[in-house]
Amino acid sequence: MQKEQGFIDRLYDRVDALRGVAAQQVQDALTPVGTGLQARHERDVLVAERSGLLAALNAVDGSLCFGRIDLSSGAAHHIGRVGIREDDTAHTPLLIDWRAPVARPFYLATGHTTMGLRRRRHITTEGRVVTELHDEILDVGDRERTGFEDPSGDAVLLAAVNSARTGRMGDIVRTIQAEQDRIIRAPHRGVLVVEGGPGTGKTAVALHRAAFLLYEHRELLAKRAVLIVGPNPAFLRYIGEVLPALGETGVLLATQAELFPGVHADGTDTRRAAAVKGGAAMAEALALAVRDRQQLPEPGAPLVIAHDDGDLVLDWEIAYEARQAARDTLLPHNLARPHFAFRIIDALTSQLTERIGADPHGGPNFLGPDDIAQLGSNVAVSKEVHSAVDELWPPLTPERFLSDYLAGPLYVPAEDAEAIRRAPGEGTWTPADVPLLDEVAELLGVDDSAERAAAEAERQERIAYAQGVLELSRGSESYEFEDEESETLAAHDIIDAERMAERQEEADHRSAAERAAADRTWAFGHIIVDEAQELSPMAWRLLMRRSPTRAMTLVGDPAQTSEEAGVGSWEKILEPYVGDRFEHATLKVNYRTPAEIMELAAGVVRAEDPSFEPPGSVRSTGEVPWTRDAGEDLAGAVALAVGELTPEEGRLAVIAPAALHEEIAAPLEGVTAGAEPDLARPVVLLDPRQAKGLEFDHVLVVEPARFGTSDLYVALTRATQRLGIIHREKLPDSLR
Ligand SMILES: Nc1ncnc2c1ncn2[C@@H]1O[C@H](COP(=O)(O)OP(=O)(O)OP(=O)(O)O)[C@@H](O)[C@H]1O
Repeated sequence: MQKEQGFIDRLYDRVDALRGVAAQQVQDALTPVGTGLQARHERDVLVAERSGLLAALNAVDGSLCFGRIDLSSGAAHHIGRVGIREDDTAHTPLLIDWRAPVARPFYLATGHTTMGLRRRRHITTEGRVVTELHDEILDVGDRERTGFEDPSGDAVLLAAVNSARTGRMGDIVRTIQAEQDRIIRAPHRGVLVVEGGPGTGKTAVALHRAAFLLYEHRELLAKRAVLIVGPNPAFLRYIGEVLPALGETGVLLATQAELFPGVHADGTDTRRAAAVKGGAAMAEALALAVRDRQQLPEPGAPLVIAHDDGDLVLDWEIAYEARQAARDTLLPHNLARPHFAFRIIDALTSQLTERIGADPHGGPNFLGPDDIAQLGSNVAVSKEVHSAVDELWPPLTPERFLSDYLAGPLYVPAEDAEAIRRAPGEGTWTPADVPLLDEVAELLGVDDSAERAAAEAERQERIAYAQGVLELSRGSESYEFEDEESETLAAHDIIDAERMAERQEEADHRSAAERAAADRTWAFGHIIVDEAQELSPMAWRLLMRRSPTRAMTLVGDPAQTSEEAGVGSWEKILEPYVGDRFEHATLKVNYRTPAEIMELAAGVVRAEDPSFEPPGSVRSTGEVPWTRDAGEDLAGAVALAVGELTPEEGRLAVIAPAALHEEIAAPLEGVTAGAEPDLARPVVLLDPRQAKGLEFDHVLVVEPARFGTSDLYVALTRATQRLGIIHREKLPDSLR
């Protein structure tokens, strides 16, 4: 123990020194010296790097080193959350990053396959003090004993799974299991599906995989960012501290609702509406609706456009041909629009040319090319012509289009249309609208030619200004430096007008994750989807657009799919995007739910699917789940049970249908509930959907008869210790 303490002391001395150096470097770099573009860029990179290092060192301070491996060769390595090197010329490793290949035997070696290890040691620290050591002897021939042997080899794991919950997910870096390690370190390219029952560590594995990928492909992923998609904001907050604790911050965590920049989708749909909006048929319906906005005048009822050179007649034929030509470009609506406008202007100009220059005797047209060009430009700048074009082929924004669409013809079967119809201006955007907005944005495209032209004009203006400044400095040169042999460089010696103009532009200091969050068309370096079974076909279309390289990790459990959600099998989800080219891994051990609770929960699914096989629990607690009839006073019975169950340390969740929340919450003091409950509070009231992905020491499930099968399965599998069930209505058969 003393020896390990000596090592830990030495480690922290080094960390403190590194911290000091990094802080000084940031300080120095922020003091302006050079002003050149290059110098500024280098400074920004240095500040970002050192600040990142500082943040990482601060974040991992708690339990920086947690393991040690002793090799049969005599070498030994300490393993920790980040890598630290000695201050010597060889930069000798002092602490090995858990993600480095050298650290891998710490997670994988067994007595059977020792991977060259003699001993694996788990080091437990509190702050900077070593409190416990647990050794596993892997080489049976090794006679050396330390006095810290843990014959079962799982004391540290069991302590972790039994520890009181805090309302925030912790990392599992000390106790990653072999089946999890293989998933965490799987290659970055391609689609990897990770399936597993409740509590098998899917979320934990997904987050550690993000940390691993950021380590392994630092350069690529720092540029392209990693996106982690989770089911709801409470879940994202629950997992939000895991990556920072592993020293990684360059990740964007988002729910589906947040994936259309500029739109705040906090409305709610009925389950039926969400299901319709998520259905694959919406892609076709929206495409039809967009085409429907490309109109023609009625045959025989042309648009007559007042014009200085004589009225213009925009009839069905002209519009039809123009529309055909524009559609033939296969460009999105807004980008095809200039083609439509061009054809219309061309046809109307020909109409004028015919009318004005026609030779009544049938000879060639009197007008020369210059006259025709003049007529053409008059038509092209005519406001009236442009409003006619707008009427037939309007410029559209996704938001405007979708709100019109939801009010108008929906191109889906009547019953579905009724479920999603919404009067214009009524309601707010919902999470299920987000993939629709994204789909529409693709169909419409952004005609940013005007903005690009404006940006270019601004750039030219800056160049002209810079040119002026340089001229002035040249002019003054002869005066100022006339008689002097000066070493001083004039501005124009080192810089030309264009570079000087660039320097005036503000550099973009945002991280890749921040830029990605603001850019609908961002292509992420890797996308991780948690609770992936929940995503609708339309949401998959959105995500696949954000991942052109298809580097994705999809994590989910089909048995936990909400009734109205999901696509079915992974094959069906992925077929349109990658065919059958995806890897599939399964996690089989449940680290959360004790065997007693799991048995009860599995019975609920088995009632529907007798072949259902739940994951095996890593432990049993002897605590059998109980059920209690509340009689008339449901709220009173819940309050009583909450009093009995609330742990001294740790958290309790009451999981009840939303319709009962008001009644239940009334007598509960200090309970947290609502759309975004504070999970760090001792007692949390949730509906089953909110409970998805979360866990608590104890759980009280209320009125289970009102839950669907999968919601009930989710609710029953949230506890790490004890489960109680309270009911006023009849219990479902599967729980009796
Ligand atoms: N190797 C491990 N060591 C210690 N704890 C672990 C390990 N793997 C998983 N756990 C713990 O088990 C619990 C469940 O993990 P997690 O939430 O990742 O499971 P899940 O498969 O996503 O569950 P669900 O599908 O029910 O949401 C967490 O508390 C996690 O920290």
